[in-house]
Amino acid sequence: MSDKKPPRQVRPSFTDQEALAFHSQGKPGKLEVNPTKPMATQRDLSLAYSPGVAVPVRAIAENPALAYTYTTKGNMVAVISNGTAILGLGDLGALASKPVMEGKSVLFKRFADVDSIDLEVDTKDADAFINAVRYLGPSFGGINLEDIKAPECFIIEQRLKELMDIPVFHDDQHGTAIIAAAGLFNCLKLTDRSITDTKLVVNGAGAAGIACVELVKAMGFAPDNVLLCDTKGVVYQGRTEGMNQWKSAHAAVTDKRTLADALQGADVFFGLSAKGALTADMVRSMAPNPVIFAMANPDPEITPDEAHAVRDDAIIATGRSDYPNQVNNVLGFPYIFRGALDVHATSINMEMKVAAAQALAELAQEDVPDEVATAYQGARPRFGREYIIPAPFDPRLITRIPVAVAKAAMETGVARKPIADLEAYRAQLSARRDPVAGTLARLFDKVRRSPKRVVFAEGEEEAVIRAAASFVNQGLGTAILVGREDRVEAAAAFAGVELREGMQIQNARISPRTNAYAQYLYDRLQRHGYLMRDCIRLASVDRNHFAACMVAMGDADAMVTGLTRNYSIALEDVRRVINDKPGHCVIGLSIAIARGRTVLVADTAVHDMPTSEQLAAIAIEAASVAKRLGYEPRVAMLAYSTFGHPEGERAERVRDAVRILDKQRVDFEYDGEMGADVALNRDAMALYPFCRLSGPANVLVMPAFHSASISTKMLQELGGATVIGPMLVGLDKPVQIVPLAAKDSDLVNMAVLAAANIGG
Ligand SMILES: NC(=O)C1=CN([C@@H]2O[C@H](COP(=O)(O)OP(=O)(O)OC[C@H]3O[C@@H](n4cnc5c(N)ncnc54)[C@H](OP(=O)(O)O)[C@@H]3O)[C@@H](O)[C@H]2O)C=CC1
Ligand SMILES: CC(=O)C(=O)O
Ligand SMILES: [Mg+2]
Repeated sequence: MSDKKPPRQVRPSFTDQEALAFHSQGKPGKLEVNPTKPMATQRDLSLAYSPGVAVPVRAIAENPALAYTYTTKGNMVAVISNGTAILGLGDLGALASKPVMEGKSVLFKRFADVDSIDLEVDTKDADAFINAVRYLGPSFGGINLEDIKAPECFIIEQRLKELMDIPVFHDDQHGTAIIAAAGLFNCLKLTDRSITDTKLVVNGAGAAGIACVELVKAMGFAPDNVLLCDTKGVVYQGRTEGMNQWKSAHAAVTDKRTLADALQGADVFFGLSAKGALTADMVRSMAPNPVIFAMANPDPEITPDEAHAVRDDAIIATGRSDYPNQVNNVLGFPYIFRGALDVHATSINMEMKVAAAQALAELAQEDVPDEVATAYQGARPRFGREYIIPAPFDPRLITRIPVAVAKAAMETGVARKPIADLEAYRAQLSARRDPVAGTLARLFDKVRRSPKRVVFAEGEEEAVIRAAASFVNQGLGTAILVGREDRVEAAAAFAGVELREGMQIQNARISPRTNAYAQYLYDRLQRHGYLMRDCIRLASVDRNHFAACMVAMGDADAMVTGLTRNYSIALEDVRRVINDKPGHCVIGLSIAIARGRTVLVADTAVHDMPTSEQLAAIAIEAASVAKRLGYEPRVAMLAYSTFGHPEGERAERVRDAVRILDKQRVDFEYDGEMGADVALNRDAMALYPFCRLSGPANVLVMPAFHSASISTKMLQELGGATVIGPMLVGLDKPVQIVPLAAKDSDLVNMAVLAAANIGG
């Protein structure tokens, strides 16, 4: 134990303004509804709506199980709240809970491909709430209750479970309990404790606290070793103040009255209460190797830094993502519902919860594959004090938890559609995972672990200043803003951004490095028509040249530009200063994400009319970045024609590129030439059984710049795709160029791609 370490200051990784802008940008909120069937022709309409729709209507009326076949029911979960316990913020009402509920819906989709809609029910009356929800069963495959305070949440959940034939799951109770139990059992193992003598104190006798107590007791904790506390202190037998039947069920025979009393010599603390509820003195009084889960959100009962300052033998977890050991129900609800939905479960029972907790605990004990290694802070995580539970972006969660839950559902008779082949099910689950979100998160983590100096060439622009501030606030490194001090300061003031530590201004006109940069440029450009005075002008006046020189000469690690100058001009500026990587081909690669599917598109920036050799080189560069991003590349060499039809000069060039790849014996899947429909649509590809791609392509090599640029922009504008990039690949130093209309968040993403050197 030590009293010496001062608590580190926790820096928020974003400002309030950024959080508001995130939610208001583009379409307000975080969700939208998209049709999954074509609605283009009269025939489509008559099938989708009257009269065609009458056919499934009759079929479902005759056999209700067919609702899972003909409607969205089987993959649709409602996230329902009345806003009476929003995170740890308290009762702020149904409407104010909507951002959290939309967030939960988005997490369902992102992590487990479950479609979800949020419903905010504006009543605090349990009966009224039950009545509002009980009749919604036909619409959904499951009901996820969220942020409803105790004790009403117990009545509501119990009653809805009785009334409805689909899973009703109060996430704050069971989701939290499952994750906390998984983490706890791993901590017992790490600290060599036995389940029967470990003393647990749970602070917070609400939804989450009571459910945690119930689950750990069901899993083997001795009731006498569990003390529950709330705002009135210990819940003891005979207490009358602030009691209810759910607290009474766990009232202990004890003479301890306060949380401080309860924690004397306790092994484990679970905080499901409020910010700051655990003091340093209380932590000091706990048993050796104390386990502290401070799970209140958004601010924990005690920060890990504060707890470690008094006890360096403690294992600490919080509900937050910015510390190791995030014990948060996000690790559970998407996957638990995935498993329950896939067997058409009627409920989520105790066995399914225990199975989920065990699967989660076991996953943390396993060796982490390379693919996952970078998802964690620090070096490759190994089961231990700083890694008691997998991180939310762990791609193995989607294949493990649902299988465990579905299996338990089948074994306990609540599965209406049992799965015969669980291995095949596991394979299907992995296809639901899209690596991009995880990859971006991993890249952010990678940079956070090894922060970089990124030079933002257009430092006088408001969006750039906001991005630079966000980059620094997120602990990603130092942001160097190129610009005149007075202009940068004025733009920062206008943007409401404080130029804080970690943000530096470099004025090219007066920088002591400008002469060295001019000399560097002169050495490179003297035989390309540039005089020394031209180079002095480039270095002292042109922000792209100055910033690129900083990177070339080691004064910065990476560069971002592009907001004020066309892509091709910015690229020319940069290539005047920085070489291509030897043996590589400089290309632009865009990541297009649409309808949960991601494709990489190349070359979206550099080669106007690539030759066959260049197309082959583009394919090789794109495939190697795809691998770095976590994909097994399946490269389609696109054209207007498919395997020889129709004939034409451009298609012939693409065919030649495929022959070149054949000769080079590259180590990834590729084929072509083919149309985009054949590349992306399994049925269209099936017409060509000789096609060497094992599934729809995830890397599209376009025949020329125009088709690459036009198709990605159309995807973005008409298809609602999110397009990241073009990402510059193949330069000797990391530089990224954003499109002219980039927002601050695009700039931060590109700064991270540059800092992580993903294009190198
Ligand atoms: N990490 C995670 O995944 C999750 C974390 N949580 C967090 O747990 C907390 C509680 O949520 P939930 O159970 O849904 O809310 P509830 O409103 O149902 O329960 C809150 C409980 O906390 C108690 N409490 C509040 N302040 C204190 C305090 N200072 N000291 C002791 N007890 C206190 C209340 O006591 P009383 O009964 O006397 O009023 C009540 O028992 C929130 O901070 C929430 O963010 C919740 C779910 C998931
Ligand atoms: C994480 C969560 O659900 C909560 O804090 O309420
Ligand atoms: Mg919650």
